[in-house]
Amino acid sequence: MRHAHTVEQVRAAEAELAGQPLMDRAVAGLAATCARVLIRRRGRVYGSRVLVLAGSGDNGGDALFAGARLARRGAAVTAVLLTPERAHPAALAALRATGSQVTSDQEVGLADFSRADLILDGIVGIGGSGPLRPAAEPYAHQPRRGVLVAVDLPSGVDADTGEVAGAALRADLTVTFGTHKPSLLIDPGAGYAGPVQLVEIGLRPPTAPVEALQHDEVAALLPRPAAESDKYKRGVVGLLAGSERYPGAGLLAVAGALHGGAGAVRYQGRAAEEAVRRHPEILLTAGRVQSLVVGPGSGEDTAESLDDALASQVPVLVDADGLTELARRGPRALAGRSAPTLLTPHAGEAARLLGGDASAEQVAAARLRHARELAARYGATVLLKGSTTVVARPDGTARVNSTGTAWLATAGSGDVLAGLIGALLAAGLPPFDAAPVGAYLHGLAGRLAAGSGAPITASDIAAALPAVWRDAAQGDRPQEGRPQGRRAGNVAGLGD
Ligand SMILES: NC(=O)C1=CN([C@@H]2O[C@H](COP(=O)(O)OP(=O)(O)OC[C@H]3O[C@@H](n4cnc5c(N)ncnc54)[C@H](O)[C@@H]3O)[C@@H](O)[C@H]2O)[C@@H](O)CC1
Ligand SMILES: [K+]
Repeated sequence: MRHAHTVEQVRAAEAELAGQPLMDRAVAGLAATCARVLIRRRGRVYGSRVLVLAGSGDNGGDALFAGARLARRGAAVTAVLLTPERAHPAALAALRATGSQVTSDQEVGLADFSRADLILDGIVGIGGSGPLRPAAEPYAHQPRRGVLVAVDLPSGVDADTGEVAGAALRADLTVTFGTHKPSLLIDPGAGYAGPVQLVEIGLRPPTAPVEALQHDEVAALLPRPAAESDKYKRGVVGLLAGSERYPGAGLLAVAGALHGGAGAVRYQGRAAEEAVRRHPEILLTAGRVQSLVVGPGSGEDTAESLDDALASQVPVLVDADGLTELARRGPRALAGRSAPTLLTPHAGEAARLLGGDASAEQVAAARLRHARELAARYGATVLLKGSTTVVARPDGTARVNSTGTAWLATAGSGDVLAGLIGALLAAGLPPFDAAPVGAYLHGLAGRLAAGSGAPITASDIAAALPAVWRDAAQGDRPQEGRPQGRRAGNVAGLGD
């Protein structure tokens, strides 16, 4: 599990360890990583050109101290001070003691930015607020050929949310201290971080408000049939999906559910004839179900299907047309539910559910905030789809998934996901497990289907599910180059 803590939690955990050399530990890890990067790229640290961008706080201090360590190994280090009168005094003295160049001339800094082998972004860390200050902003747009290592997090990214208010520095690698920050796991911020390396400094933060399941946790959660299993023990999922206008959505939801480990799929949409022709194993009769999926391609049947689903005593997943209808009815429509409800909107549907309080673009730019807001308003678990999938509970706890690939953005992809998660719900997983496990498998299936990069169809995603399920069920740690998260292996050799 990757745990991500808020700035407030990090500060409190740091306060508990007052007097311990936290900064030394952070700097040692940071400098060791930078040295490894230089050795990989240039064969040695000695003679490498290193640029330190140092802001006014401890983040700048970390970068300056790390620069001093690299200078002592023979690197040619230049430090550019963004706020010269407030640079970390001890760290600046340590760097000066190595004879390294220190300047506050941003023209020099920008020129060095383009030339350096390695750049340390120590402009601002967890003490940041708002967009980058004017002195720092040009670095976000400056071309470079070297590796940019973000210290703790990329400057310009909001630590707690991953929101990017203006420009931000795009890192090849982030070295973060003590714990992950939510912004390192959630886009758009995560997209600026590159692979993330965690340096342990002894912090003991409380329960994480944001976490990301990894291979082992997914393996532990995957339902497995036992010797005495029958279809009801494994779980029967009911699909209220597919209409005369949109029969394909129903078929894709069936495909997702069948590959999601359901004991049986009970199909109750208008594409029954075609569905049973393609998937002879499905049931068309009415009968007992342990979860319901309502909405994919429901078309003209949506209102009635949603009524039926919400009146049931089983977990219900509402997707697509079901969400549009739910947005029309508002949160009160879920008030009488005794069993869990899971909503799976994309940004546009989320905007609709929020009743016009945010646009789709605003939802996508502030994914965690809006997923939490929706979960709280509707009293339901919410899976917000997109470049990072965020699953939020009404109490604000969240799980994020980044196994996905942009190739997943294809028609019908969400229908497969709905069926898949519906099957996991039928197997008895609570929504807060079923949703991230489904997103994890779906993302990996998209990657597997796309291979080294090719357009895929939703049917390809469904077809790839058994292979990724097999792989995930083994629960081994992903090898280097195998996707554990979208970020892993982005830059060859930088992620370890
Ligand atoms: N809290 C901890 O447990 C530890 C923190 N460490 C380091 O300390 C950092 C936090 O240090 P600080 O609290 O001094 O805060 P920062 O160094 O993150 O930033 C504070 C300064 O940045 C400026 N600033 C704020 N927003 C800005 C923006 N948008 N653009 C440009 N400048 C901006 C402010 O003037 C402020 O003085 C961490 O990110 C980490 O690098 C580590 O040394 C290890 C331990
Ligand atoms: K930084």
